[in-house]
Amino acid sequence: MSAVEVSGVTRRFGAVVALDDVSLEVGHGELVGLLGPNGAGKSTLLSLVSGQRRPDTGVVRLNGHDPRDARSRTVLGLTPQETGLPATLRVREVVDFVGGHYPDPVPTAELLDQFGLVDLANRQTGSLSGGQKRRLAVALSLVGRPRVVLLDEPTTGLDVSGRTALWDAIRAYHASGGTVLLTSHYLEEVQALAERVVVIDHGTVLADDSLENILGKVGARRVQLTDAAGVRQEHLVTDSDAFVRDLVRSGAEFKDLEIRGASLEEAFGQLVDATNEGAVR
Ligand SMILES: Nc1ncnc2c1ncn2[C@@H]1O[C@H](COP(=O)(O)OP(=O)(O)OP(=O)(O)O)[C@@H](O)[C@H]1O
Repeated sequence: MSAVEVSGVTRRFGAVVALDDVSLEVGHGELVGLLGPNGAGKSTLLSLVSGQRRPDTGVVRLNGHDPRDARSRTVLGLTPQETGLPATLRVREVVDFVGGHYPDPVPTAELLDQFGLVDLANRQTGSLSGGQKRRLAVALSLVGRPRVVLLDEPTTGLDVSGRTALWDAIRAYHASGGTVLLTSHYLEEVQALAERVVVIDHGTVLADDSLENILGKVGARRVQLTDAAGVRQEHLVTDSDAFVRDLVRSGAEFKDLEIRGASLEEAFGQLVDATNEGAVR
């Protein structure tokens, strides 16, 4: 039994197909990065796994149970993209309050320390900066010692040190056996944390592979040439030497050959937009 199972799931909002026949399994103790551009369907997927929404078709399971059933969610921690914190409560009070809902919460002092919030313990949450609120929101997802945590863009709005501290806390949770499914726009973030990467766009899973293999794809080279018809072509390939050898062997006419390393953004964009089958190989 997997920690998260999504099988043949489709979810529409009116005419928009947010998820289109998506299947995904996350094993216990895995740390999986869900990577995709705005509107790809990442948050929708998390909302199904956390039982906030129901799929139109397909099946979603959390530790083998329907996440719509509240009992199955006692093992779940969640940081949505936006968290409303009670503005007049102090940081310590919010952690105490949320922890009070769980049988064995992480002691408040320990959690605040882990997230670099000790100096802010007596501050009303309404006075926190955006980045400080974000850190508190992620801390709250872990207070109940969940077995599975869903983090929707956990480090958006954080500065470099805040981001690093949060990554450390997520790694520590994972090292203790926790399962993490996190979304991000940032290749860098997924690279820093995840063992496995699921690339999603337009509600469809484009790639689901180890970080190593995904990085192999984004380590692509860009090859440009003008073909016999005078059309400028562009290919992203992992082995430009082999590509050129094949090209020459094929006898196809070409000119103005150019090869250069693709940036991560370019290569990832290509993976996401890949209308051109086999463009990344
Ligand atoms: N409640 C809703 N009503 C109508 N459309 C929605 C709703 N929620 C999501 N959508 C649409 O579904 C698609 C997927 O949205 P979703 O929020 O899952 O994407 P995302 O990958 O999380 O994007 P982002 O990175 O911008 O947060 C988008 O086209 C979005 O506009």
